[in-house]
Formats: sequence, structure tokens, C-alpha cells
Amino acid sequence: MASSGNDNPSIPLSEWCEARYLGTNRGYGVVALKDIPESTTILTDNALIGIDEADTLSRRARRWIKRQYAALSDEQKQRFDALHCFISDEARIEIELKLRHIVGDEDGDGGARARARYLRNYERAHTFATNCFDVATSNTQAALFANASRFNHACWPSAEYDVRLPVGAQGDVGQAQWEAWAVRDIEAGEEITLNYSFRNKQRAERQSLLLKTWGFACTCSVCDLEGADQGAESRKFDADLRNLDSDMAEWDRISYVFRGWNNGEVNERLERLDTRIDLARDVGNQEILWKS
Ligand SMILES: C[S@@+](CC[C@H](N)C(=O)[O-])C[C@H]1O[C@@H](n2cnc3c(N)ncnc32)[C@H](O)[C@@H]1O
Repeated sequence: MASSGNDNPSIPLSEWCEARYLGTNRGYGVVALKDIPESTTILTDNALIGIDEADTLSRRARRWIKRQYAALSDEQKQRFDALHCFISDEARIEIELKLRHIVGDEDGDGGARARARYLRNYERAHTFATNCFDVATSNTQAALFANASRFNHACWPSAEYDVRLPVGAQGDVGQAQWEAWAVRDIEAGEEITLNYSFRNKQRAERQSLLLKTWGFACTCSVCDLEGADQGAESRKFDADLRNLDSDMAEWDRISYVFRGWNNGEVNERLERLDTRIDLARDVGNQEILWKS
């Protein structure tokens, strides 16, 4: 196994990629082991923990996570514990305040062990919130996948992902399955990124939500565009991203609606997509030369 130092060994994920430590700023990230052609399935993963609760930091979610964590094997617990855990300053203050109220002495230690247990529950909930993915067909179900958790974010990513429940398992989020595929050719040695969320938002809003939810300032090629949050060009770019995204979503659905379209409608949509891609090219961002 390749290693970037004893503390942060690389983690094999699939024939296509491994999780590699990329430094204190990004932590682990997923890196291509060989050239990956567009559309290749890069990684599949099964849920370690799944919850059916929209607010992943709520009391109910914490109880759910605590129960499921307790049922994991030692090896699974270790994998969970090794994941990145982001706790915002606000949340830390809240946790601190709550810990001060734990003064019971059931363990004969002035509440020290009870406070440690309470803190661990909070940390697990934050680990879950930092790494979980929403289940595609649900507004409330979210699941954590140990390997999938190692992908870093980019606003214009090189891979897309999907989280599904197998047929017949709709009520059991613990059975969720995760899959990611390349949306463009990816070169050996390149970091593979996913878009965590907030795809349809303007740069400033994306940045602030990423900072609040995951604790980092995004420096991806889209966010790094010179003056990307001001000026006509950037507005055109942001609008283009939004429109391109909704067009892509429409194309995702094409297999279901295709039979209802005549050639004219299909051509019209293709032309719209072309225009968007041209607009995006105008802004000069190499990343969005999406293969059409
Ligand atoms: C789901 S984890 C991704 C894997 C993580 N880097 C690790 O070491 O396990 C999310 C965390 O990764 C980091 N991260 C993700 N995308 C990043 C980016 N574009 N730049 C810097 N840090 C990023 C942030 O600390 C974030 O809270």
C-alpha cells in the first residue's frame, strides 16, 4: 500500500482510485490511479449508517446515529472514527454550554465520563453531517459511506454521484448504495472531485454555505475565476452554470420523456445546450468545456 507518511496512509478504494492525504488544507482527497475515461463508474459503496431525519444534527438524528454506530463492527467503527469531522465555532460553543449542565455523579467522577459520552455523541453526529449524502428519492433520508466520504468538493466537479435504495428497500436507508462516475476524462494522478451541493447558487452564496457547512473556503477553478463574483462576465457565467445545470437535469430525464418528443423539440433542446456551452466557453473556464 502506498503511503504519504505513517499517520496518513493512502487508502485503496477501487481499481480506479485511492484516497490520498493531500496536506493540512484539503486533508484526504480521491486521486485517479490511471487515466479514467468519461462515464466510467469510479467507485461504488454501501452505507455504514443511514438515518431518516432531515436535520442531521437534531437530537433525533443523534439518537439514530448513536444506535447504529453501536451496532457497527470494530473495523467499521474505526473507519467511521477516522473520517473528517467539521464542527463550526458556533456549534462548539453550544456543545460546551450543554456540557456544563452535566453535573450528575452516577459514575462517581463528578460527571466527567457522562460529559465525555455526551461529547462523543455530538462528534459522531458532526462526523455524520460532514460526510453524509442525501438519498436521491427522499427529502429526509441521508447515509454515510466510508469510502465515498473521501471525495473533496469542486463547484465544477470531475465526477457525479447518485445515492439509491435497492428496489424493495425504500424504508431502510441503511441499505443505501452509492455510485460515482466520471463526467469527463480524468488523468492519472488528478484529484477527482464531486459537487457537494449548492450547484445553482451564485459564487458568494456557495462560498458562504460551504464555509458554514464544511468549514472550507472553496478555491476550485470556478471560484477562482478572476473577479468571479462581480462584473457582467461573472453574472453571465453564474447564470450559465445554473441554466446548464437545469438542462443537464432535463437530459437526465430524457430516457423517460424521449418518446413524447418530436425531432424539432429534441433539436431545440440540443441548440439550447450548445448555446449554454458556448457562453460558458466565453468566460474562459477550461473546466467547463463539457463534452457535448
Ligand atoms: C466529506 S469530507 C472530504 C474528505 C476529507 N478531505 C477527508 O480528509 O476525509 C469534507 C471535508 O473535506 C474538506 N474539503 C472538501 N472539499 C474541499 C476543498 N475543495 N478545499 C478544501 N477542503 C475541502 C473540508 O474539510 C470538508 O469539511
